[in-house]
Amino acid sequence: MIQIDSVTKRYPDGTVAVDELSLEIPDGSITVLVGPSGCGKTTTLRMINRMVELTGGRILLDGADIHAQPVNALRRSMGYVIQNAGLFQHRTIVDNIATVPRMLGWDRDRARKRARDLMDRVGLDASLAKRYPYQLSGGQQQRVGVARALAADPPVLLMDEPFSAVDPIVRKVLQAELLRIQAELGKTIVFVTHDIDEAIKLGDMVAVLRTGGKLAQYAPPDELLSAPADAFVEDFLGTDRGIRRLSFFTSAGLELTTAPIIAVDSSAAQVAERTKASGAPYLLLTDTDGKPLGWTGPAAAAKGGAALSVAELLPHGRPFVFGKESLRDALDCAVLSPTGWAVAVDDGGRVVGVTSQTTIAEAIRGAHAERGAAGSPSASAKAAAAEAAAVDPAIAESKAAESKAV
Ligand SMILES: Nc1ncnc2c1ncn2[C@@H]1O[C@H](COP(=O)(O)OP(=O)(O)OP(=O)(O)O)[C@@H](O)[C@H]1O
Repeated sequence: MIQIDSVTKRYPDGTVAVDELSLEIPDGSITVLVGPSGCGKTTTLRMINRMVELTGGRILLDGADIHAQPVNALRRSMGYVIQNAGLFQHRTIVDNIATVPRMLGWDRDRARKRARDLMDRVGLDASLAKRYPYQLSGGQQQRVGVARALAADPPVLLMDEPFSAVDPIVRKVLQAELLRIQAELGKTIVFVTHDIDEAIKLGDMVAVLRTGGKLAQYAPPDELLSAPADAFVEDFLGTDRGIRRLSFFTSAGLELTTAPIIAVDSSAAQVAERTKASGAPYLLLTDTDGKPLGWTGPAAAAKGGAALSVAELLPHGRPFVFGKESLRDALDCAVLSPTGWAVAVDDGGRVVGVTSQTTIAEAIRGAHAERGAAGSPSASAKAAAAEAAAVDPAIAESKAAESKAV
């Protein structure tokens, strides 16, 4: 556990970047520091690995003051990932990742093998190993940054806006990858972002800071959305708070019906019988494998449902994976469906049932009640070099070589 205990940072010019901040960062989870620009997120993160020295309070790592060990040893126990990855431009990808193991005295082959294993783990194709950073996309470079930070298997990972410089689609992919890697590795991750959606998606715990480096709220995302501590947090969370909170409610308990579902090879009699028995406005047609094709729509309904024409089907929209995706996903599917009904599928994409907006609304009410009511619970090149240098002597060396080359 990392304990931040009444920590203050007053810079020499008098700026109080962090003011009496106390946080307990649990092991094996992702804690996100979020807040408006200048609220002290980066300063807080850098005080943990002593790139910035605190001026008041103390930080404990597993009960011991971070000043109790040499700063280099402390930093080796903490991977550090920054925006734009901060890679060594003159080193290949595999050697970028192998940097820290090499510094720890591993021989080249072992360090490179570790680097290649990590490339696989962060989703980088082995064919990229011999390339240089400039030959990679921004998203790939960020993956290298994560792999490099993981190379010496540190228990702690500090991540400062690691995905801010990539486009929204790549960013989503990288977020999902981080969650996947974290599920495998269980690191203690402290993640800085100014994006509240990213905080809610990634954080097991979220610390919202306000300008002046004061803690506004520290809570799991679900609680943050359901019970913001004050108007500042509420405002920072933005609109759609209620809808966004539904992401934390599973669809597993949602009532489904199979009555309106019919396979494409059904007889006219079966279709007529289903049309009568079903509570839905139309029938959902599936292929012979049980995958959705579309809703029969008004034309078929007018003919008593006896005519099944695939060409006339209404789109079924995006189905949701029953029990895996949330009530928010289910509601989204229903709202986007031309029939107002959402289609639930299993992992293989086969239909397991359909459900109406009304049923989803009932499930939402039930979920709220269960939880105790609805209301409860770029920096310049110089600065980048200085930052990199502070992390690790190898980075200092590489950056110095680069500036000479320039
Ligand atoms: N070396 C420094 N000297 C003086 N003031 C500083 C220094 N570094 C940061 N600050 C100030 O400390 C405050 C907090 O800065 P910090 O970079 O920690 O904020 P942040 O929340 O990470 O911001 P952003 O989201 O914009 O990166 C700001 O007012 C900033 O101007």
